[in-house]
Amino acid sequence: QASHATAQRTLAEAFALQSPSMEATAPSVGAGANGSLAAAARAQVGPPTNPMATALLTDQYQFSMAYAYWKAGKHADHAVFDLYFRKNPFGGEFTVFAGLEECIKFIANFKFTEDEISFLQSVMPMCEDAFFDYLRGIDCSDVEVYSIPEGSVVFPKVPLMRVEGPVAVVQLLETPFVNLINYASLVTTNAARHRHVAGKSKVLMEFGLRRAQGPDGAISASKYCFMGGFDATSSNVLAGHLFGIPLRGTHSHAYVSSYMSLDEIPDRTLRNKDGSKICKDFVSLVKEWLCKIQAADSLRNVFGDTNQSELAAFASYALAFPSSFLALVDTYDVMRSGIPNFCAVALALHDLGYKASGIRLDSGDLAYLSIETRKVFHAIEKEFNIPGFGKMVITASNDLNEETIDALNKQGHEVDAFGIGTYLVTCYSQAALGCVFKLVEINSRPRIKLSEDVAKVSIPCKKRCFRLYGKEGYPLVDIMIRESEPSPKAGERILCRHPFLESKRA
Ligand SMILES: Nc1ncnc2c1ncn2[C@@H]1O[C@H](COP(=O)(O)OP(=O)(O)OP(=O)(O)O)[C@@H](O)[C@H]1O
Ligand SMILES: O=P(O)(O)OC[C@H]1O[C@H](OP(=O)(O)OP(=O)(O)O)[C@H](O)[C@@H]1O
Ligand SMILES: O=C(O)c1cccnc1
Ligand SMILES: [Mg+2]
Repeated sequence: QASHATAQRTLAEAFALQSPSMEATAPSVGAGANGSLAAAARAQVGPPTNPMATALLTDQYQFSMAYAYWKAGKHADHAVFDLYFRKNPFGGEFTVFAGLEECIKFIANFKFTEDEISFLQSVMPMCEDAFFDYLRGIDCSDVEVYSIPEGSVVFPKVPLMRVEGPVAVVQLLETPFVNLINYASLVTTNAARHRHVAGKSKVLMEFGLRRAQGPDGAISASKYCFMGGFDATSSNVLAGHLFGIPLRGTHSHAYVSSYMSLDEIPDRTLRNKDGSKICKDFVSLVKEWLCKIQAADSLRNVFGDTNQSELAAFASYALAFPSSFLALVDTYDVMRSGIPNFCAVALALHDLGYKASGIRLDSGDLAYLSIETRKVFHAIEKEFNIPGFGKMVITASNDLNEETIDALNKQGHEVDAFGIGTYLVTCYSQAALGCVFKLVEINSRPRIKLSEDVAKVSIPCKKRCFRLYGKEGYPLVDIMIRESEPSPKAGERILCRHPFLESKRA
């Protein structure tokens, strides 16, 4: 029940970064080997987002081990695996756990087709036929998943998921589970870090589709950047369709440079916002406004001649989108051309009852240009008595990342919205999270993996995990205890030992 509830939570519900009670909830997809329960689970959670997430999406060595387990009659031994990571990414102090929903979908749909069985037979000709009959019969109805809720802030070494079941089956899940969690958690954390540095009040848009690692990287990036605190994707319409993520885009330089003159606008009529009148020549109205702002006292010396092909592009874009006009202003020259051209069009729209949305800057010194732009917007608000003009949205893009946003904050800037692509979706500053999936118990006996590198020693035993909160309500520490140990109780002192540093106790 719990698992179905978890898997069915919509993305929107999962988005809040929550402080989890880490006492394991028990999401199991179908208890007991029962085909109808597995079918019910499939129907309830739906298929994985990526149809390539099938039972063959695993390392070959998982099948080799599954065969050897089966040959030794060990395949049904009850195994417990922990999925965890060893170090917070990006040199940071936290990670946001993501990817659980896709894991639940994966196991709910886990089943080999005849075609897949034939392929496995062809690549593993040394295996007995009866093994393939065994594979034909398996699904994940005997697998239990205990997990921290998706979207939680998590820390190294504490299991994000505990996966239990027949060893041969759970072994096959190692690679797809780690695959589904690794990038999801990394990019969600990256998005959360960008949100943290930008601040709550800024609009954050993901611009990454063109730069992401293929279609799956892009779809995952859009889904998990939204989970990590972005407001919208501007770049990925399919993600909007699949997940209901808001879409908010602008336009590119191509639209601006495609225009050569104002003569290219055949239909210049625009109906007033309230429908009461029709302006027969919107382009002339724009030109009048351009003259007025060029002549205005408070703006004198700011504007000279502007690029007329850019003005044509803006005017025609406004005719297409009078209620949400937003212009990319850096194709030719931001302060000399893009800004006055934008203002002329926005003022003409204002005459007809429309409110323009704002501008996007995609090059140059974004702190300086945003501040200068804001000054112009305020000057126009004052000069022509147009309330709200000063508050027009300034969007910035161009190779932005945590460091550039931090630098902008330190310099002072007037950017309201950031569009972030490459650095966000490729997780440029750290390529992978390094999640692992380790056997911690088999047939109720604890197991360990030793290593010269103490950080790589696995922590044995089936565990339960808790996040302890102090009197003030802040989380103090995450602890792991054996499953058989009593739960910690509020108000009762408890000795916590660091798993690797003998001297560290609290
Ligand atoms: N005030 C600022 N402080 C710190 N970094 C900034 C500031 N303004 C812009 N940046 C960043 O500096 C870099 C500028 O890159 P680059 O010089 O390649 O772009 P550009 O020449 O302005 O634009 P383009 O090459 O796209 O026409 C970008 O990563 C941008 O985000
Ligand atoms: O800079 P990112 O964070 O990756 O965001 C995506 C970039 O994609 C677009 O640029 P475009 O494809 O036109 O390339 P360019 O601006 O680099 O020339 C957009 O104008 C952004 O600059
Ligand atoms: O909508 C935009 O402005 C956008 C979308 C993708 C990439 N760059 C910009
Ligand atoms: Mg660009």
